Amino acid sequence: MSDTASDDIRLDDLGYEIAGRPVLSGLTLATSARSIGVVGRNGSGKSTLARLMAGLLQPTSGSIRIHGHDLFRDRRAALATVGILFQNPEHQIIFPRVDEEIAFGLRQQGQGKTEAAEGARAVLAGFDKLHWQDAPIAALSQGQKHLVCMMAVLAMRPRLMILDEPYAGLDIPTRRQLQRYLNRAETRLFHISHDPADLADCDRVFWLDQGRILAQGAPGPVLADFTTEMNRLGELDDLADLAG
Ligand SMILES: Nc1ncnc2c1ncn2[C@@H]1O[C@H](COP(=O)(O)OP(=O)(O)OP(=O)(O)O)[C@@H](O)[C@H]1O
Repeated sequence: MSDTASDDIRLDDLGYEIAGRPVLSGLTLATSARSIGVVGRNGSGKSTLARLMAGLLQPTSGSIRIHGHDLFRDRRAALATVGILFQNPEHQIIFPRVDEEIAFGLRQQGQGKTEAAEGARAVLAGFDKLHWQDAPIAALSQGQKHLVCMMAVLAMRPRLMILDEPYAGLDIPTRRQLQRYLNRAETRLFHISHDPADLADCDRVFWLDQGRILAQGAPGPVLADFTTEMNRLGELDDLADLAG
């Protein structure tokens, strides 16, 4: 499918304030890249941006259009357009059993009980995990819980998958397996991380710093500059200051 204006992710002078304090300011970008990375240090506004992109927060200024939709105002379009994976699967999982968790999103999209149950089984089979269907989620490892969340989101066939540091705390083989599953999925990726290694394969990378885009471009040069700057900051003591 060729890119058109409605395929884009468009942020136009996006701003977000909490209690009068700007968390994101003047973010403008338009891209049709398949995999987009956002790198930034702790507190730079990455998770806030992820929630705005998913339509979970309303911008306090400017606008966001994902595939032509304002997802905060149009929740139906949001359910059809974006999925989000959080750092902690416990914040995402609602049901005790794997198949119930995966079927839930399909029910949200309007599918009947039987159809959603069949959809959940199809996704599990596609991941070669049909034997997980009755498994209690509490008995799964952290990496396995991440995979349940990923399957639940991919079952809904989102056009854009937002990844908010989903690999933090996972070992290298688990990260690589999850990454492989995602690369296989037919969905655009918007991957947020403080770790440049997670974003090296992205088509385009944005560096977020104190709520603003500091640099953007191909991952090689942007991530190299980011790493140099993070190492320089590591030599200083900027943890000493308290905000406010
Ligand atoms: N609910 C809130 N109330 C007050 N301040 C908040 C709230 N949510 C976020 N912030 C502030 O907004 C800024 C950006 O936070 P955000 O979580 O988006 O950053 P981040 O880049 O995802 O950080 P991290 O990498 O540490 O998760 C931080 O200074 C944070 O303290």
